[in-house]
Amino acid sequence: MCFPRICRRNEPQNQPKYGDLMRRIHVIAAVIKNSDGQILIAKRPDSAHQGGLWEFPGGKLEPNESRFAALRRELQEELGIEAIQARPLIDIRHDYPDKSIRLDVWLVDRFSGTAHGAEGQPIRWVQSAELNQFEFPAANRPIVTAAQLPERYLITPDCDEQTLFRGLDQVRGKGITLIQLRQTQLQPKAYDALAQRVTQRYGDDFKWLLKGDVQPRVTDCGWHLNSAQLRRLWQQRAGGQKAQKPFSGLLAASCHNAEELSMAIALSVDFVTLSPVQSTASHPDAKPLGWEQAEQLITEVNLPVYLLGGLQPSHSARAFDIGAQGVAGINAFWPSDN
Ligand SMILES: Nc1nc2c([nH]c(=O)n2[C@H]2C[C@H](O)[C@@H](COP(=O)(O)OP(=O)(O)OP(=O)(O)O)O2)c(=O)[nH]1
Ligand SMILES: [Mg+2]
Repeated sequence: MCFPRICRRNEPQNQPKYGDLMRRIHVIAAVIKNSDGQILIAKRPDSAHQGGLWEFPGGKLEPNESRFAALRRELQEELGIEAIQARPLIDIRHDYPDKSIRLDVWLVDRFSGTAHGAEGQPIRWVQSAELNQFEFPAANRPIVTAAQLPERYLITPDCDEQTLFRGLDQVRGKGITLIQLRQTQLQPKAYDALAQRVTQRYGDDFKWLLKGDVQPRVTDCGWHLNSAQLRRLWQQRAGGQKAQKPFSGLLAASCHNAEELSMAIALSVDFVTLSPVQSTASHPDAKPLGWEQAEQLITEVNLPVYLLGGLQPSHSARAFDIGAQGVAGINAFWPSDN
């Protein structure tokens, strides 16, 4: 049996954070993936808090119970399955009018037994893209996004088209599915033309995020804002605390500090990169955040966060332990022999 790493969040259970008046309830929930990549969802009883909505199975941590023990108990009680392998996926805080919760969500990708609604609740196995068709509690928006995003985010290096295609051919089918087309050497027109060719050539192999001052003109691509664009959109937002999301597709933003993270939240972006965690050759003058500060910043945001800057795939485990979605990088994932 494989047990997960000891996680770093040894904070006292159910301890209120941020000076909460209401006691924050620590809930462990599971995004369970089967060997076909489907995810299990369950319907909450009508009489329960957030009743009638779909959820990721789980429940409240009991006093003196470890997070993994709580996860295993809940999955046994609610679904009759034994979790074998799990790791943290996303950890969020949400305040309902009547309840404050910490939703500590784990990805379970190995389990034994056949899941069934052991408490009489309906359950469904669905493709990750189908999750958007179900109604979840308000707290679940970033969890659904985290469940749909991979653990790696590749950013392409500046190179000619032939080198780019050769590198993409090499990473195709090897666990890379999310890519930002960076290519800082290109002017907007040439960049758009390249984006067209790249998306045509690679079809459904990759989900692309494009850069630029205006939203992507290429269908089905996401938009990745740099921090200057993030600030500009935030300044333009129409009054109120929460602006309308400026783009209906997958929206990401590059963040380097708490202020930029709060702008990303205000604009309802889907995920962010946080950088630089360590020193990096591509931005030699930028002061690294370090792991401790990265962890502090992640704890404050209810968003999937990719850590970026001087990292390798081998940093993934540490990234998960501090609550990150995973690792982003140019050099981390680009074939070195390309
Ligand atoms: N399990 C789970 N709970 C969620 C999700 N989203 C969300 O807002 N919640 C809220 C609803 C509840 O207020 C709380 C979880 O409580 P729960 O009712 O599952 O707790 P439990 O299994 O220990 O059940 P109980 O016997 O104490 O009623 O978290 C989710 O995706 N999964
Ligand atoms: Mg429950």
